[in-house]
Order: sequence, then C-alpha cells, then structure tokens
Amino acid sequence: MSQIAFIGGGNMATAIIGGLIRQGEVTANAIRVSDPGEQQRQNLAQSFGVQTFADNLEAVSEADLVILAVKPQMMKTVLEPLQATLSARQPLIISIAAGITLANLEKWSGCRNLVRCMPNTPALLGVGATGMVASEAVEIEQRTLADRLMQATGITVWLKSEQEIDAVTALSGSGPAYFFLLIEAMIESGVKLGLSEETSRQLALQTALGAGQMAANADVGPAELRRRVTSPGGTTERAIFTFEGAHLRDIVDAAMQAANDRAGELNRLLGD
Ligand SMILES: NC(=O)C1=CN([C@@H]2O[C@H](COP(=O)(O)OP(=O)(O)OC[C@H]3O[C@@H](n4cnc5c(N)ncnc54)[C@H](O)[C@@H]3O)[C@@H](O)[C@H]2O)C=CC1
Ligand SMILES: O=C(O)[C@@H]1CCC=N1
Repeated sequence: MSQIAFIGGGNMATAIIGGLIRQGEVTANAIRVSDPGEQQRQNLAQSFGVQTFADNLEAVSEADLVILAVKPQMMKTVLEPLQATLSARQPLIISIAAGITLANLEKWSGCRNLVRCMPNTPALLGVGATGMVASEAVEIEQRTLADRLMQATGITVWLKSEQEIDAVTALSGSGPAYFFLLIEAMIESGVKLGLSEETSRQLALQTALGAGQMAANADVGPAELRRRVTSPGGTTERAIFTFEGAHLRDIVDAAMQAANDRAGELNRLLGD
C-alpha cells in the first residue's frame, strides 16, 4: 500500500492506525498524520513511529488514500484549503465523520472517490463495528482497499444506501455508550444492595464481558441465551418482568430513534 494520510490524529485515528500496524496491513513509514495538537503529534510519533505534520496540506500531498478523522464541525474548514490538491490528485478519501454526507464531502474536497464510514470506539481494541457506503465513482479495488483498512479495527458491513448510515450511527456508532450506561446502573444498584463499589464494579464488568462473548459466539440468539439464565420462578424472571413492565424495549426504541433523528439533523445542519 502506498502513502496514507490521516487528517486529525485523535481517538478514532489512533484506533485505526493502531489496528493497521498491529495487523501488519501497512508499515509506520507509509502513514502520515496531520493534527494541530503538538502533544497529539508527539504521542502518535512515539507510539507508532508514523510521520506527523502540523500542516494538513503536507500530509495529503503525497497520499493516495486520505482518511478524514476530524470532528464533523471542522470538516468544511479542513477540506476547502485542500480542494485544489485533492481535486487534482483524486485520491480515495475515507471519512469517518458523523453527519457529513457524500455530497458535501465531494463539494468541499473536489474529490469523487469517497467512502463514508461509521465506526465505533471498540475499534481501539480491534473489536469495532463499521458501517460503510461508497460514492458511485469508487472502483471495486478501492472498495476492497477501504474494507481492508477498516477491518484492521474489527468487522465491516457495506450498506445498501447512504440513508442507512443514520441507523448504523444509532445502533453501533453510539451503541457502546448504551452498554456503558447499563453497566453504570448495575454497579450503582449493586452498591445499593450492599456490595462494596469495588466488588460491584468487578462483577458488573466481568458479567458484561461474559455476556458479550457468549452472545457473539453462541449458535443460538440472545433471546435463547436469556431464557437459559431465566429459571422458572427464579430471580432472573423477576428482574426481566420488571424490565418488561417498565417497557425497556420501548425505551431502547425511543433512544435509538432519537439518535437516528439527530444523525439526520446533523446531516442537514453541517451541510452548507
Ligand atoms: N468517538 C466516537 O465514538 C466516534 C467518532 N466518530 C467520528 O470520528 C471523528 C473523530 O472523532 P474522535 O477521534 O473521537 O475525535 P478527537 O477529538 O479525538 O479527534 C479529532 C482530532 O482532530 C484534530 N483537529 C482539530 N482541528 C484540526 C484541523 N484543522 N486539522 C487537522 N486536525 C484537526 C484534533 O486536534 C483532534 O486530535 C468525528 O468526526 C466523529 O464524528 C465516528 C464514530 C464513533
Ligand atoms: O455521538 C456522536 O455524535 C458520535 C457518533 C457516534 C458516536 N459518537
């Protein structure tokens, strides 16, 4: 693979760079990262041995693949000064920013070869989930390249249309936070039931890990796994009855609908 430029060297860029190097997908000297934060640049150079730049133009000038990993609100400001170079060179651009459409990426970058992704933070550990969609101009080899790249951070799923990315944002993009919220609540309740904070945390975290691993590896679905924990007339049954009585499924549905709607709003808000 030739030179890859990352614009923005924050959490998600670090996760992707870490994955690429860990998997042996690319060597550190093929990666160029630009970020205005000096500390950020130092950390990346020290951790991975990648080339770092304060100037975005320098990072993209020799790259055939550009990964946009800045906050959505920064995207227009970041792309417009790069437009002359990007439109002349037409590299493959992969954006991981929430709420920035392919149409706006094309308008601001002058580049037609675009892949829009929605990853999530477990990418940091190589167990991320990324939804992906490509613009029409993207050739099959470039799709394969984008896919290989994001697979360095976990699984990838190609979407039928760009509209689906809002649902992916609501499901897997924001999803880690929903599980963290449940873990927080379980730790708090364990303490209320008399456990020490430390014991409650230890047990809640290991339970989340165990349940996640079981759900991911079992040859039956989550509903069957739940039934296997739920002895008739036992304790789990009471707890599940309480969750269902408080309409947990409706709450999850409303929360994901709200996240999906917000993703749509961001698409519009950030699109001028
Ligand atoms: N954190 C998450 O769970 C997810 C984030 N995303 C998307 O990933 C993107 C990056 O998010 P994070 O890595 O979490 O943010 P972050 O804040 O950790 O990283 C952004 C980086 O961009 C740098 N930056 C700011 N201005 C810049 C400029 N003009 N030129 C170059 N770099 C600049 C910042 O110094 C920072 O290091 C966002 O667009 C976000 O929507 C997508 C999926 C999940
Ligand atoms: O909360 C957000 O807007 C971003 C997108 C998905 C996860 N974090």
